[in-house]
Amino acid sequence: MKTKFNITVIPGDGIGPEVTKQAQKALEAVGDVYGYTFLYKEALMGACAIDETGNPLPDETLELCKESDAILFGAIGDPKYDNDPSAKVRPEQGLLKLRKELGLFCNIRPVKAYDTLIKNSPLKEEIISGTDTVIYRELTGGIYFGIKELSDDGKQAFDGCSYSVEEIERMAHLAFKAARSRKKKVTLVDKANVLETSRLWRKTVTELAKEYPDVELDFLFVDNAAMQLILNPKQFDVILTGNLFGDIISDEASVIGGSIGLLASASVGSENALFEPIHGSFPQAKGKDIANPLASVLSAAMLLDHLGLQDGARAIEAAVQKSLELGITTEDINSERSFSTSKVGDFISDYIQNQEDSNLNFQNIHMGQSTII
Ligand SMILES: NC(=O)c1ccc[n+]([C@@H]2O[C@H](COP(=O)([O-])OP(=O)(O)OC[C@H]3O[C@@H](n4cnc5c(N)ncnc54)[C@H](O)[C@@H]3O)[C@@H](O)[C@H]2O)c1
Ligand SMILES: CC(C)[C@H](C(=O)O)[C@@H](O)C(=O)O
Ligand SMILES: [Mg+2]
Repeated sequence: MKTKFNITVIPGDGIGPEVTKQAQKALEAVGDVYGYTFLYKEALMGACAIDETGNPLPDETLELCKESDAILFGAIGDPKYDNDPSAKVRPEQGLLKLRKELGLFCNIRPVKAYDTLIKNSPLKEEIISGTDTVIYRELTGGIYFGIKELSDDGKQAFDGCSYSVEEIERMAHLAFKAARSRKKKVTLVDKANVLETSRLWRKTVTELAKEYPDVELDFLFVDNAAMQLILNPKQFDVILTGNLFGDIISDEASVIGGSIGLLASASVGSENALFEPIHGSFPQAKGKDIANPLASVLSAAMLLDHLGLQDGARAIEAAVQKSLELGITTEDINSERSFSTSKVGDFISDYIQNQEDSNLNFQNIHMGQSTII
């Protein structure tokens, strides 16, 4: 069995480096306990890559990613580009190009309500308790990758949206297969009452569903789906949707989980795979050691699952569960009693390495009597 893995790490911008470091600490702890070796190579992407090379996705980064067993990515983005709509080179272009070049067409975003966090949620306990859904977001097509134009006088802009049957089918197969090992339901979220591309999604997915007679298929228009996610999230098992709708409803769905700082993701295709939190570079928190690292840590768990290292993945998830139970969390989870990004990362790695002892030590912390971490 393979025990050595090459991981390309792309910390990126803003809080990216801070949260990715905690995910690497978790991977190191898993390596120690279960006998795996992770060989990391760090690569530039985003605003930091533009600053250093003029290119948001340098060729070396792309090559490293292609050669590695998996990619761990933090976040990209910087206000200097967000606030300059006419910037010709943008950090986000790096991420979009990487997804496209590596063929990472399917982005998987699990959403669940953690029992220990439900009391903090702005949503009612009876509504979110027990929610366990996963968003299958198409990632390399749609309006993100259509023809873009700005008229010469700058007074008109155009973004084209296109989807092919092939792009829809490969996504739908993954969503139906996932549903088979879950609650056997796929909800296609689209805007088929208006958009031609959405009508192609409905037609194609309806046809393909015949191959999965054990899986229920239903449809929701995206505006209704946005509302249903808040009113009755338990109705969802696998949500299948296009690129833009998936982007929007997954940030919305993170409210159910308690914080966007908890939502991990995997982007997969035929060859490579990339693991990243769904959140962005949260520039306001850069360098402050306050960002929630758990989305990145849980992305590392998804990376381990992808590599077939299920023991390590479960160990990370158990450590995250414990940190939530003991309240060893950042300020987005509990502003009255919070721990720093790095302290949460220390707890996770310590718990993985030495569960019983950590349990005892951190019991004290829970009681507010110790400064062990
Ligand atoms: N995958 C990515 O790299 C990615 C994703 C989304 C946005 N972005 C980029 O990030 C930059 C900022 O975008 P934005 O402000 O719209 O989105 P964002 O996700 O960075 O932050 C939105 C809000 O979510 C919360 N948040 C995000 N991450 C958190 C964390 N780890 N812990 C605690 N709270 C967290 C904060 O309240 C923050 O104000 C932009 O440049 C954008 O393009 C990148
Ligand atoms: C940064 C941006 C291009 C990206 C997207 O829209 O896909 C982000 O919002 C995400 O969710 O990963
Ligand atoms: Mg997004």
